[in-house]
Amino acid sequence: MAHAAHHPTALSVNLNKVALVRNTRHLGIPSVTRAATLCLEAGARGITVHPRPDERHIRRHDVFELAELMQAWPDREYNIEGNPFHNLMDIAREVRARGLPLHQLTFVPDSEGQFTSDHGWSFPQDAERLRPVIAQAQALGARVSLFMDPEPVQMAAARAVGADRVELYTEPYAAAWHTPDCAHQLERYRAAAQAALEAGLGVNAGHDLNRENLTEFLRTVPGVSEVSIGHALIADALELGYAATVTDYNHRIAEAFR
Ligand SMILES: CC(=O)[C@@H](O)[C@H](O)COP(=O)(O)O
Ligand SMILES: NCC(=O)COP(=O)(O)O
Repeated sequence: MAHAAHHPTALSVNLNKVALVRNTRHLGIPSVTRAATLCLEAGARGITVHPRPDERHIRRHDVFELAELMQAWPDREYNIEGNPFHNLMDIAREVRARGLPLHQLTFVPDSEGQFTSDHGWSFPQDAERLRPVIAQAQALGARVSLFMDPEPVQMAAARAVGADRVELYTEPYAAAWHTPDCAHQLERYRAAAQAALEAGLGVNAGHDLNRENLTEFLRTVPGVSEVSIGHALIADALELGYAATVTDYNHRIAEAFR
């Protein structure tokens, strides 16, 4: 079996955009499961999908097919993202009812038709409705990560409702890359991650990370356990192929820790 790249931050490849292209014909190509296999063989530590209610890309059957595939990769992780008040928990319960692996659920407060994810949960407003569904997800055996804006003051509240991790929404950093605002944004994420770690949370990160902005982020922001990357990585794979792309992203991660 191919070995996962081992450095402090795991690379989880989000396959939404493979499914998006696949859905434009009734031919089943590009294959989502083949993309997962090639990424895992190249050293990706996990696979992420976001089965949105409108099934614009990842469809319900993709989730179960990937879960079946992940059985052959016991040292890798499967992360399913979504809004727990829409379709996510029903999908998670079905994955577990089939006895299939599910390592992490990432709760994202997206509306059903939202263009893309663009904000995190808010406390105290979301606390009471999140608490029970976090417990339900953990009872399924999944780690729960809350998609959050990089606000240090929100981290203790995320922990208080039972979350295991937060995923820092990184679009504002990505948008500031190579602008005068970049240092300020990096400091926001550094402080938010520090606050999360001090609250007893694990730290994930994602959204618009790419080959150029990844290393600096991981050099600056402490304790990032996982980055989930999809859009830019799949765009790169259209040029370089999955294996070379995953290898390159893992090199960029490793560079942050040299
Ligand atoms: C939560 C997040 O930032 C992404 O993982 C999300 O999956 C992106 O969704 P689209 O691929 O539909 O833009
Ligand atoms: N949680 C972020 C993710 O899975 C992928 O986001 P993006 O790289 O497609 O922006």
